[in-house]
Amino acid sequence: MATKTILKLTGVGRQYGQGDTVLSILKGADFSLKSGEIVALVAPSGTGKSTLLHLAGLLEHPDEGEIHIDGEACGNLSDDRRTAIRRGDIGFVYQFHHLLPEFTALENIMMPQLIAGLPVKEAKERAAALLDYMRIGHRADHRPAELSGGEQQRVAIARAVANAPLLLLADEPTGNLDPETASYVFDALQALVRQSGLAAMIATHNHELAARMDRRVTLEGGKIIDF
Ligand SMILES: Nc1ncnc2c1ncn2[C@@H]1O[C@H](COP(=O)(O)OP(=O)(O)OP(=O)(O)O)[C@@H](O)[C@H]1O
Repeated sequence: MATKTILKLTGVGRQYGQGDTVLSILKGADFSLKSGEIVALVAPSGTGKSTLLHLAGLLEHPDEGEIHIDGEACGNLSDDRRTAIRRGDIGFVYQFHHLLPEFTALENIMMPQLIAGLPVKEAKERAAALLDYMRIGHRADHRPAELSGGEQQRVAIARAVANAPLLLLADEPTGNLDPETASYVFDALQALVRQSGLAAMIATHNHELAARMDRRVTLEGGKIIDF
């Protein structure tokens, strides 16, 4: 599979507050991530990991600089186009699974595909295949409350990649899990990323998991640096 740059940040700045209380989170930050690459984002609490993921996921606008997703400059795009990129090209996983409680695991994974306009049969087949891939096919008809924490996160990961995104952004995806389950869920996530060739950025406080990713970056002085 030929690699290409999926996420690119050029001179990105982001600050919160005004006047004397300005908090500069990112300042002239450059970064790029290729397809098939998994990068760990490891930085102390409050330094801007979530902010960076929100910017990369087009959930926030930078104050300076430009973000390209798959070669497309996103700064001046319409809200509709940004939403289309978010839905079609980007998958999100959070620390808490955010699954819809009244729907089954299978239905939760079908949902983004149905929103994207896929026929029910196709969405169902892909959801079932993803559940099997994550080794929780036997949990397809269970609601989130009936699943363990590790199973919930595996469903959330399957849902995030259901629309075959180019970029997966994960904010502490194993933060709520015990070390053994975290390791298992991370293995599943990594296998999925490898198999689909997508680019992934995973914020984590877990140095052991970070060591297993292709690259590690941190935030220092508003810049994104490899370490
Ligand atoms: N909307 C906002 N308005 C004002 N300040 C904000 C806003 N969002 C984040 N911040 C501040 O920006 C800083 C970075 O926040 P962020 O959530 O990105 O950090 P983080 O590295 O993800 O932290 P953690 O590891 O604790 O989740 C924090 O000091 C936070 O209080």
